[in-house]
Amino acid sequence: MRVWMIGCGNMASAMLRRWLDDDVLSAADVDVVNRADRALPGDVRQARTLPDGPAPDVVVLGVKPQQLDEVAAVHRHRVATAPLLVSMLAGADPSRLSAAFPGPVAIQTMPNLPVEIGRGFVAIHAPAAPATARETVDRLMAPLGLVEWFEDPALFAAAGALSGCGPAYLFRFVDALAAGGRAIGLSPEQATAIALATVDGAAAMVAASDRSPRALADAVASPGGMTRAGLNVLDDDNALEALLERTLRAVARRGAEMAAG
Ligand SMILES: NC(=O)C1=CN([C@@H]2O[C@H](COP(=O)(O)OP(=O)(O)OC[C@H]3O[C@@H](n4cnc5c(N)ncnc54)[C@H](OP(=O)(O)O)[C@@H]3O)[C@@H](O)[C@H]2O)C=CC1
Ligand SMILES: O=C(O)[C@@H]1CCC=N1
Repeated sequence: MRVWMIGCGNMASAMLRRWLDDDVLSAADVDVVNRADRALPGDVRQARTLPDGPAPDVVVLGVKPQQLDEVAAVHRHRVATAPLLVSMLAGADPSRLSAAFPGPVAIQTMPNLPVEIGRGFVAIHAPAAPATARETVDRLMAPLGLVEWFEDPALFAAAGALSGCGPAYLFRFVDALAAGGRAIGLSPEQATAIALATVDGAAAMVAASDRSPRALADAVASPGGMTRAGLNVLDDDNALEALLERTLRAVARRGAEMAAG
């Protein structure tokens, strides 16, 4: 499969790294257009313009949403003969993508950073995509982690809000847990290492368990013990749930604003 990538920053290079690691692509199959040279996985070719020659099987769009029109103005003619445009731009739905890049079948995706290690979640929305396009996209996305197609744009937006932004909240949770550890006397190094090991083990356990996260929390909390004293703080006024509900509502609101253009 040959791929052009327009914009290859944090998110697109995480995908690229996994594609190369999994051999779904080889470096020779990929051409990246970036504004300036940067360190890229597999030392793939990069330039300021798309290469000469026939269009590839897939064009991957990895610029910021606000750069869509500017990038389309420069590249739409070369991209027009490609069969597939796979975008990761938050808020850019297939009709907006097709207006910017007429020609290819437009696929809206919302990946997340853990795709880099094959443990991501990729939400996909492209209700009008024909079966052949879906097969190519599935082949490309399979090594990235869990992949789910959403026909309903509202569900796609909600899933993308949770999965696309979620890693940031988990990273911050690790930080906050470590800060709590420092507050009760651990060194910064100890606190970070222990917080990380605790989150890593707990996440792997809940993923492997047939018990719910809530039941597992109760299994940690011996009656009248230390954990319950802490849970009482997190549960006071439903504090943790309320905080994350507010967080995801803010994400969804911003997503809707971005989708409105
Ligand atoms: N980060 C994440 O976890 C997620 C991001 N996304 C989406 O991914 C997209 C990229 O986000 P992210 O990777 O975080 O951002 P980055 O800024 O890291 O990546 C954007 C890349 O596009 C390049 N670029 C900018 N303008 C042009 C241009 N005119 N021509 C070619 N390349 C250009 C940038 O170059 P330069 O560095 O020179 O500006 C940069 O390498 C966004 O649309 C975002 O919505 C989706 C899901 C998750
Ligand atoms: O913050 C953003 O807008 C992008 C989309 C999801 C994660 N990063």
